[in-house]
Formats: sequence, C-alpha cells, structure tokens
Amino acid sequence: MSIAAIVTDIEGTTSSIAFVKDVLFPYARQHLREFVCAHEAQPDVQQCLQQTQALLLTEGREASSTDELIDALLCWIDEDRKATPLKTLQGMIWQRGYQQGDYQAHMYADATAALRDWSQHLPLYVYSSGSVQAQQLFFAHSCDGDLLPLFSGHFDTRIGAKQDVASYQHIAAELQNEHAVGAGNILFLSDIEAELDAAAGAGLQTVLVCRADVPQTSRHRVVQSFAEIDLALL
Ligand SMILES: CSCCC(=O)C(=O)COP(=O)(O)O
Ligand SMILES: [Mg+2]
Repeated sequence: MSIAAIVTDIEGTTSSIAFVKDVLFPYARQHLREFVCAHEAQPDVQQCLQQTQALLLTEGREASSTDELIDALLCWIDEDRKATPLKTLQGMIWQRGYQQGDYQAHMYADATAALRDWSQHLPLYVYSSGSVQAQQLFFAHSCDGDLLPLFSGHFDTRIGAKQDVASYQHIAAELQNEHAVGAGNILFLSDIEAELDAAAGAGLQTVLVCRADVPQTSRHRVVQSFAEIDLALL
C-alpha cells in the first residue's frame, strides 16, 4: 500500500538516545526546582503541579507541598516516566537552554536528508513522549538548522501513550480528517518494537529503526538508517 503520510519518533530514531538522556534530561533535572519555584503562579505550571498530584493520588500517594511535588517529578525524571505534566515542564525548561545556545538538538544526517526529501511530497508528523513544545524547540534548534517547517504537526502523550493501540487510532483519525489518508497509508518510524506493535495494531505500516544492535528477528521491517527506507517498496 502506498505511503501518503509519515509519523516519526524522535529519541533513538531521528536523533541519538544520548542527546536526550545525557543532555536534555540532566538539564531539566538541574533546573526543575528553581524553575517551578520561580513560575509556580503561572497557570500552565500550576496545571502541571495539579496533574502531578492527581497522578500521585492514583498511586495512593499524596504530596503535601510544592517541594514534595518537585521531589516526585525529579524521581520521575530518574525513572524516565513519560508522565504528561513532567514532559510539559521539561519542554518549558529546555526552552531557555535552546535560546541561550547551551545545546542544539542532535539529528542523524540520514534522518535530516530523508525528512527534507519526504517533506516535499508528503505530510510529516512527529509522535514523541516529549511535549509538543519540546518537539518544536527540538527541531527548530537542531544541529542541521531549523527543521520545524518540514512538519505538518505534532503528537505527544496527550493523545495517549506510545505503546497503546488507541493512540495510533486517534492519530490515524486526525490524519484522515486533515489529509484524507487511511491508516494503511501512514508509515510510523520508531526504535521501540512495542510502539511499532501498537501502531501496527491500528493498521499503520511500520519500520523499526535500529541505530546500533539489529535484532535477529522482528515483526517489522528493520533499517539502520533512513537512507534505507524506500517508500516505493513499502
Ligand atoms: C522532544 S525531545 C525529548 C524527548 C523526550 O522527552 C522523551 O521522553 C523521548 O521520547 P520519544 O518518544 O521521542 O522516544
Ligand atoms: Mg524512541
């Protein structure tokens, strides 16, 4: 079936895991307490704190102060929890780092080249656990320049978790509305098999992007570089 739209993951797919784990997460960890304390009165930060408390309550825990909420958020960074309020706050914190030139987002050269090429004839979307703001900052401040104009839109955990079939059903419904594209004509790219399993469960086509160790077997087509993805052959 021909490909009419592409949705890509970021970490481990367009970009290295090391940049996210060794640069972005530590930066957010270092600045989280100071950022939340300085901006606590802001409605968007307030909403993140309320959502954090609500998630703690679902686990039978309760924070009794902003400091305790921040402690919980710091633990979630260490656990790499894909919790929406944490991801939203991380995006807000990373903004200053990008603007100050503290870092630029890593891109694999093959991913940049393919995205530039595909964007000329297909709508491209991002689906990442990083918030939409974090995704936009990432591609606007990449080591290959401003790549944000290549994308038609972004999805984050507000549409659902990346390992849930329902998330991809919602994405397919949005692309059907926007571009009259059916689920079977959407290609999802990721480095995580469980995400691809969920996407395939919603009828999307899938490619596993393995930057390092290629598995012996996979339920998905496997590539090591975007340069190996021939849309005409899918
Ligand atoms: C927008 S860059 C930061 C990505 C992020 O926060 C993360 O947790 C990685 O998620 P992904 O879904 O891109 O693997
Ligand atoms: Mg990934």
